[in-house]
Amino acid sequence: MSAEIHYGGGNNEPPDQAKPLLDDRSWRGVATEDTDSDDLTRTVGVRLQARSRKLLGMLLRPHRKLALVVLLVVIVEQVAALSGPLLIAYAIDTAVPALLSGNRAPLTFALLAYLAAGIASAATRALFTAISGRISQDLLLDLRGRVFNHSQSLSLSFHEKYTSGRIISRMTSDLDTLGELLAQGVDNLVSGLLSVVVMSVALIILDAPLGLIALVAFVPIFFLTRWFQRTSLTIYRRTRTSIAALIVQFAESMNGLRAVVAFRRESRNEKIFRIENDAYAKSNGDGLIAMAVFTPGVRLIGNLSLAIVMVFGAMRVIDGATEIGVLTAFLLYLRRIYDPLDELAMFYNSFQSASAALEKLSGLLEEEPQVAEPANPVELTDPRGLVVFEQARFSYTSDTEVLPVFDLTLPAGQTVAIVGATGAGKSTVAKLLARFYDPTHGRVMLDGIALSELSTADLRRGIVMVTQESFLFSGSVADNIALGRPEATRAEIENAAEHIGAATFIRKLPDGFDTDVRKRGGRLSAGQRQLVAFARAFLADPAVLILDEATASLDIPSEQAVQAALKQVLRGRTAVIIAHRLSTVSIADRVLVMEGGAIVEDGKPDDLIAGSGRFAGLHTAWKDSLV
Ligand SMILES: Nc1ncnc2c1ncn2[C@@H]1O[C@H](COP(=O)(O)OP(=O)(O)OP(=O)(O)O)[C@@H](O)[C@H]1O
Repeated sequence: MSAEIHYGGGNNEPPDQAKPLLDDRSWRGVATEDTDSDDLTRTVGVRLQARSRKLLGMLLRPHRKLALVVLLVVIVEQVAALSGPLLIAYAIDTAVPALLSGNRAPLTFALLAYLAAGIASAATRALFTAISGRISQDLLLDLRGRVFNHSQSLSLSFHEKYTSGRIISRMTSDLDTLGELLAQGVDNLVSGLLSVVVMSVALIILDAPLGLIALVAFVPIFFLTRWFQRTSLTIYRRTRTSIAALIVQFAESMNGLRAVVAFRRESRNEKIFRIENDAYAKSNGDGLIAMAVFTPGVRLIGNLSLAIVMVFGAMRVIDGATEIGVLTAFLLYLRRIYDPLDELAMFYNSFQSASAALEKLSGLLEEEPQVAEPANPVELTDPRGLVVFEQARFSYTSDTEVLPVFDLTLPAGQTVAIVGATGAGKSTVAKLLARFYDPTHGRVMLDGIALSELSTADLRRGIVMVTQESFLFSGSVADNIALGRPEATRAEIENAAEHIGAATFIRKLPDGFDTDVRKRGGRLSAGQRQLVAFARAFLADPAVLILDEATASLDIPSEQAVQAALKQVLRGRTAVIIAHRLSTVSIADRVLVMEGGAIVEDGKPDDLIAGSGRFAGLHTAWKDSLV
């Protein structure tokens, strides 16, 4: 889905003179998300809106036919509803006088027609609600799926900056806002607009001069709407940004709850949350104030026009220019015009709010993965595990290079431990090898093929990384092991656990392999989680395994169990271990000592220990610490 949205650049409009547009990157994707609406150039504002419309159009496209049916249903409904006053005018001016002269037929016709119109109006309303509800739910379902899939496909570097809180805000609050527009707003728009148009025509037909007087009211309404449009979009953009900031703050506090409790950060978090909460409440309040001016304003203009029409209408009846039945119908219509005007105001309000949400959603969907799957991948069916870093360079941000020219060859089957001070670049090497990131220059290759040329499936089959956190997904222990190879049989899953030495503790859990890891009793210790992660990697059976060893020290029995499991999982494959514990190094064929993004020592563990280099120093210090 990643490449589905390519919004055209549309470089026709000249950029603003005051704030020149630097290039596409200055507004594309999520770049303007935190920019205050007042700081957006007009050109950028227009482009953001065009992008939102494009997304909405794309979402609506599959529902075109049903949308046409809805339109037709609404037209029938409106005609049925609006025929009421006309029939009353007919009854007063024609049918009642006819009845007085003994002819019942016109009144019977008027009554039956009124009844038929009432039934048609109710039936079409029911149809409208059902169909439009269906369209809006399908559309939201589609959009929710797109946002989820697209967010998953985006690179880690994007998520590190964007944070999960913002994605949650897009998925919940922004989608809800759009949902409100679709549920209520479209109904308000279609019926409101049609009523206003049909009634305006009816007013002109009934009495043209009076109709024109009534329609003059639309001029001030137009200006009021323009004001509301400008003000509310700015406010709603701010609302979207502040709700995202609020959710980010909330998600961060909850994710880091242990650290919050450990460091007594509650009051500081409370303060930050209060500031975000106040900002959100303020922008919501501003939105309400704008609505409080707009909606009653429209109503007031409508009421004033009704009073004026009543005066002129009465004068015309006195002059004999119009009939009392026509004036009654006229006033009935005019009174009814307020409701649709109100509806239009409501629509406009939710439209503006949803536009701001759509701007953010379309921005997220416009982001492209930086680590993308190649269009024509090179096939690698049976990887052996030869790893080569060729002149690889890498930096997370533009200012500092973490790996300045990195060359490394790991023959297939070798177990390599990388050691070095914190920040030396060990995890960065591991992440490049797992293709969490692409090097900025040079290549990282598996069996002579650059990782960027492999399909995701081949890459994940060839190289697996076990990260520090040993994350468990909700589900059973067996499900969590099966993640390594989803098509694995139950016997294979249990066999993997057996090999790793995890089966004994798993069988002791309340439901054995079927124990839910998120439920009470199924909670695993750090060491147990690591064993499950190893079983997962063993089942995946990759040619290259990367282990970012957990820094948390395990208790001695766990440590021994983990070390034994480690030996099992490493057998017969290329392995790269980011070793935080020197005890791990003993099982390696080769040790790399890193410093400042470069390898400063490279050799067999025993040779390095026997020497007088950095590793020998580290090893002596470690040995001494054990005594
Ligand atoms: N996501 C990131 N964004 C920006 N800079 C980063 C990021 N991750 C790491 N760095 C920087 O890159 C450098 C190398 O980090 P790396 O995580 O590779 O070190 P390490 O040797 O694995 O350290 P440790 O033993 O503490 O895990 C550090 O200076 C760090 O500040």
